[in-house]
Amino acid sequence: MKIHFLGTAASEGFPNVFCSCEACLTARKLGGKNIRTRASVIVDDTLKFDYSADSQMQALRDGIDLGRIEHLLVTHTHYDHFYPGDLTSRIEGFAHGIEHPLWIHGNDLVMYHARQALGKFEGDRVRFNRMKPFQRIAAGSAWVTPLHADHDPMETCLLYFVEKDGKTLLYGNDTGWFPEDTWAWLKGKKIDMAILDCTHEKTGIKQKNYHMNADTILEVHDIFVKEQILGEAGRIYVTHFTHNSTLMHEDWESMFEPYGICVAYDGLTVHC
Ligand SMILES: O=c1ccn([C@@H]2O[C@H](COP(=O)(O)O)[C@@H](O)[C@H]2O)c(=O)[nH]1
Repeated sequence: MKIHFLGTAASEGFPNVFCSCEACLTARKLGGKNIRTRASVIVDDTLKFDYSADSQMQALRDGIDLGRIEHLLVTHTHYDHFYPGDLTSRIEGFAHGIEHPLWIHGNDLVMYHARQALGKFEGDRVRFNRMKPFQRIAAGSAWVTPLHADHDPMETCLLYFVEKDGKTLLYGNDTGWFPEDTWAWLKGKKIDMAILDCTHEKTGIKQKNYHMNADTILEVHDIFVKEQILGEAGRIYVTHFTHNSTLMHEDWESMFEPYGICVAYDGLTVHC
């Protein structure tokens, strides 16, 4: 699988364009990998996780044809993960040369908002599928299983386990420490690549809720290795960083390099 990171920040982006904290000032000065937009990933040019208002500029920045996306897997409806009105640009009359519908997959709240914005266009350009936790579906040549996240208690936030071309990918944000049923489901599974929520720096709390932090990541890594969920060639990529962590890209790299954990940045493409 080709994994393309479109965005790697928490909701306010990094730097936050409204903020003059030390981290935001430093990130503006350093630029490069310290400029992070809202979290999203594309797999093999055709399957995308989440769709924020940043998606358009991310596609222009990285030379991506979003018309090729066949399946959109939405984790939850927070504005930095789902902005369905922007998908109007894909509808008949707005976009030309589109030959397949975009399937929007997500929880019931995702379906509600997607249909509010795009319901009248359902058909050749857009279709909807409500995901039920732990029920696997086919998405093109991939198999996708939604898992429970621990994020917003008012919504069934989902993580996604993707099996494609003999490889497996866990898309693990937004979430804190995985809920018990997700841990139980993962037991015995093999992950080639896990993309995990590393919103916060080290705080001393390992089983952090709502969002993971650096301690949580190290704990998950430990369990993945001990339980052989992560194979020898398997890799964790951390993403979804907040400026409130105060850490720059190189700081994250120094922290995680001894564990073989990789730090994602906007525009990074890797294969698993
Ligand atoms: O009280 C606060 C204030 C700010 N945050 C920040 O929110 C984001 C994480 O949440 P998202 O799910 O990405 O919206 C992060 O940048 C925090 O620093 C907070 O969590 N609590």
